[in-house]
Amino acid sequence: MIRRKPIIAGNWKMNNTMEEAEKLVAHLLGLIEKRDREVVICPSFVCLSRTAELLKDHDVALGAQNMHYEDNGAFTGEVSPLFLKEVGVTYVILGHSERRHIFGEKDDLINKKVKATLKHDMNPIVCVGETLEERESNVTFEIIKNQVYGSLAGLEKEKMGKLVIAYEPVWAIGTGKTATKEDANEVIGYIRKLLAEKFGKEAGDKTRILYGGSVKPANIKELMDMEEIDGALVGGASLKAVEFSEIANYDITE
Ligand SMILES: O=C[C@H](O)COP(=O)(O)O
Repeated sequence: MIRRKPIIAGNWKMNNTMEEAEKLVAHLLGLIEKRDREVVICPSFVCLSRTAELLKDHDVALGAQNMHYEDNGAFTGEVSPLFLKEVGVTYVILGHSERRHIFGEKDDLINKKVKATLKHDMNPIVCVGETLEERESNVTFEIIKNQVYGSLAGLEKEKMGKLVIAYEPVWAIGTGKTATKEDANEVIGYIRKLLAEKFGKEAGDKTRILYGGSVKPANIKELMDMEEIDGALVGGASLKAVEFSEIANYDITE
């Protein structure tokens, strides 16, 4: 079995004022125990700078929830990779289903953002996942293939080491419905196969692929015990220090 360093990432989405963020981070830092995995928190853009100060000297990485692909220019309301680098961001969530479905982001746009993230030496967390309608129509694998190949088109093999993928079935996000561990493992295994076909065996073997969708302290361990699953992208449960720390501190089965 190939061991990849697990990642537990918390996506706060559009939650937490500065004051709430400060309290949450302070509480969380006192609870995180394990050092054999990466823990990432992704606050709003507004809270990044303050969160970076609080995380200084702690083993928790800072992530952003989106990014523009240009360094600067007339892009009102957008955030440049340079701004993120400057405050210490090392992970950037891209193509989250809420960006795809609420804000209309398509794979070609996500692809530009992925390339910009890598150009600036940050780790993209590229999200893919099917809707309930797509799953029920038995087109999950086709959808995943299009999203993976579309959002990763033209990536240089040498940069694949920084890539992280998150498989998030849209129907499992914020609904309390988790994909079964077997289903999640199967789709993630399929993503690994796609990576190997396109970018070589090493990319398939080494890329960390996370599961996201109603991850909780009660289901993290069974998900992490699956061979293909390398971590979790956590939404709702990342807003509570105790819950998120219990997820981040899950026990690894040797
Ligand atoms: O980015 C996180 C995912 O959308 C999962 O959210 P959730 O844990 O609230 O289902």
